[in-house]
Amino acid sequence: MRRLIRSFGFAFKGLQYAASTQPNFRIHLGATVIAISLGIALHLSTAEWQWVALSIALVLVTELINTAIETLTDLVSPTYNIKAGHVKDVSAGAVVVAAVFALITGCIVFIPKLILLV
Ligand SMILES: Nc1ncnc2c1ncn2[C@@H]1O[C@H](COP(=O)(O)OP(=O)(O)OP(=O)(O)O)[C@@H](O)[C@H]1O
Repeated sequence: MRRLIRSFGFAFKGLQYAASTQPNFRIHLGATVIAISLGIALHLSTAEWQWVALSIALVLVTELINTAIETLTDLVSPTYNIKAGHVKDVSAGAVVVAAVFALITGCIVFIPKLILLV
């Protein structure tokens, strides 16, 4: 049990590191708060919440993995190396794919409900 709590502590340190060093991660956290608030206000169904939750998790997870990959790349290749550049670019590409998925999901779930309001 103590080991489990210690592991959660390390994971929380990782989240804190990402939040304090990565402006993009903070933007995604802000978007998460907005999406959840909007979801509550618009009374999303269970299925709609599942899509929104999946989108949020996908974006935050890819952003965290991207941060880890960037940090590791800087560690193993502090000087210019074309492959280090590719590693960072591909990793950033994963975040873009997740963000586009989240944007499309957000449009599908929220726009019809917002239109009904006006
Ligand atoms: N060591 C390196 N060798 C070659 N190209 C690099 C290297 N480090 C960075 N690059 C190139 O510069 C780009 C930006 O790198 P950087 O480390 O600033 O990442 P970033 O996406 O700006 O990170 P952050 O999300 O922290 O702002 C990379 O995507 C890559 O194309």
